Amino acid sequence: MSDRGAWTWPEGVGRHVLDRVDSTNAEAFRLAPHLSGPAWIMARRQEAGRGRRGRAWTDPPGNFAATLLTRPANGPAAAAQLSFIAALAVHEALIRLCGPTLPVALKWPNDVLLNGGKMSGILLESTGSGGHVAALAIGIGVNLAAAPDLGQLEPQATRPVSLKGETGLSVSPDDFLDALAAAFDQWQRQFNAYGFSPIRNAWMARAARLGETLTARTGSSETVGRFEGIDETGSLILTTPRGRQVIPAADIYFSGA
Ligand SMILES: O=C(O)CCCC[C@@H]1SC[C@@H]2NC(=O)N[C@@H]21
Repeated sequence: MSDRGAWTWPEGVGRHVLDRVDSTNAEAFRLAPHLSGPAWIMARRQEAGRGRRGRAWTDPPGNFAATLLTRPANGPAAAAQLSFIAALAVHEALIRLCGPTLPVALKWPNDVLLNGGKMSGILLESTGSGGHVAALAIGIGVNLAAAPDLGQLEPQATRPVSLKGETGLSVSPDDFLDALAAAFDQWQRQFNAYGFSPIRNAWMARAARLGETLTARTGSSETVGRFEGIDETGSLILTTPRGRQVIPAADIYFSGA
């Protein structure tokens, strides 16, 4: 079913595994001054995980929590595109570990869904100023073992799921880190060589609900439209009664999810 253990750790990339931490993103920034190159920081227990838009991210034991600390050379736009690489890498690691029929899909901007429920979230945080990204933390949480309680979530949030709960399959965080680091490295090489175009194509090929109607919400403003895909910067494209809308940042909601 899987080729667990069949990949090698990417050359020149650090690997730090901690028993316990507040947030792997916070730890990545604490470590940053001491790191000479990119590094993955994984924690077996994360006690104050951070989610997008200031939300908390809760990690039941056995779930995956890790951050890739990197220093992208090409500024904030390219840094943001790394979040699509991260989502593709999570998708690929899951397929490699669990087999090609695993029903995983991507939800803009960078969630990974299993059976239509949210199994993984990604949070990018950076330091730097004036268009210069000094350090970028790509934080990745994957519900390998258990989904958080519904009570901890906003009412319209996509139903949280876990790999174990949906499929019965067990994958350890350590095995997942090895698969993820290798997959991320491969997608990043594609990006470095050919730019965002192959990343965009690969992301669209794995996107959930392409062509369906969705709602994009930013603060108090809502846009409802047909999901056409993402543009060359990673922005969401919707066709609405007012025409084509390009949305750089929002939370999206599927009807009936
Ligand atoms: O809201 C989301 O969907 C993003 C969740 C990101 C969670 C991960 S877990 C590892 C890393 N450390 C954090 O504190 N957050 C990210």
